[in-house]
Amino acid sequence: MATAGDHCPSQAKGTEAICRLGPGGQDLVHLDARLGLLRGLLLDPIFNSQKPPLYHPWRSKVFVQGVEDVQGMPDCYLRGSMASQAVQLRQSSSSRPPLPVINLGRLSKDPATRALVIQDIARACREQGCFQVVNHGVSKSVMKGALEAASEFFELSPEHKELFASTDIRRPIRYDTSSRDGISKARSFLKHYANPLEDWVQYWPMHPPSYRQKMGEYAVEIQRVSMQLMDAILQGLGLRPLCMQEKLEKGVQFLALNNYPQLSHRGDKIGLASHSDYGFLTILLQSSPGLEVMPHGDDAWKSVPVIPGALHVHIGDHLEVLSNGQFKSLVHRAVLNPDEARISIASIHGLAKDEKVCCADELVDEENPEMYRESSFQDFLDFLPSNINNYKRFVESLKINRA
Ligand SMILES: O=C(O)CCC(=O)C(=O)O
Ligand SMILES: [Fe+2]
Repeated sequence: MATAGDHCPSQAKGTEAICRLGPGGQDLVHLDARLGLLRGLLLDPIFNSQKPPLYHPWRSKVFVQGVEDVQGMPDCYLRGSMASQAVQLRQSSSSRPPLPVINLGRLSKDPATRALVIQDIARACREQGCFQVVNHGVSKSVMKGALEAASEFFELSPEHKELFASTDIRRPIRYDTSSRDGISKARSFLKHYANPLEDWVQYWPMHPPSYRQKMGEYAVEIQRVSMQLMDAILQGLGLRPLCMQEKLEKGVQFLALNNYPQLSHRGDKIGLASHSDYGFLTILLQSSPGLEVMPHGDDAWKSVPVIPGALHVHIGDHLEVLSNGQFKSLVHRAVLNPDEARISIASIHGLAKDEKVCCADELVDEENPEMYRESSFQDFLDFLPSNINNYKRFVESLKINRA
């Protein structure tokens, strides 16, 4: 709805745009600067684009003063380049906010900035169960290398891939094409451990020849990001910083490389059905759109956009347990892309195999009794066979029934 000015942005889907003058006659643009909103704002009015709004980070930057990275700003004031008007974008009451994008580089700034980022992460975890991170320090070439290595592996002849074929979930590396897990509909996958790299890399494919190097670089970088995120998340929960650092350093990193065919006219659109992941966190890289999430309190699937250079992060079952239900694990799925075959790399992070995860003592009291039984990754592996004909989320099996 326009209240002032005559160059209001066309409305991004599900958002309401309000134009008004900034204080003191200054042209201010107040943005609830989440990505979806930037799309609607920065291109249409400024570039007078006739095309549907697209996201161009470099273009956004041109019009933002004093803001290094627009994507990561949860809420900011920007100087507008449009004459005598300012724009405020607000969510319409009918739609949920877009998925948050967090600038992780700001974690290593001054303590006040760090505290704000921790707050943003905690809010994203509590309200949506997921967010994307930018400025995380993993280079685009490392991310591209990992996707290439995965894609070259899946392009190998069946003999090469079948060297790793197994239905035994205890194997350190496993390739499979058909659904035995209750959720795979149309995917082939390669799954293997990655942390510490020196223990696991010997099991990884020798073909393509660059696989170990490219995937190894990616895995190490993602493990580093997971440590940073867990540190922030634990602080966001009010737990002692670094309280689990050693356990997390020795923790499981499980890489799932997923390969989905292009959506065909006759086929089903689901590649991987609705589920949640077992660990604390999943960090996911996708070659093209296809990941869909069901943010908390929502009953509709939301597509996770591919933002160049960003990584998607979501909460797993064991973080729901650790937080005693303050952060809920995210239900998600993968749909087939109508334009191309798709690759995703999910890196799942948790504690070592036999290490038990329970509700943090600090988060349990009379008003908030313990809601989950303790369990380990090993317990999750033991639980999996029961899923073959009837998928059930691990976290559901851990809930303490107080009725
Ligand atoms: O392919 C995707 O985007 C989702 C993959 C996933 O959820 C998983 O591997 O657990
Ligand atoms: Fe998943």
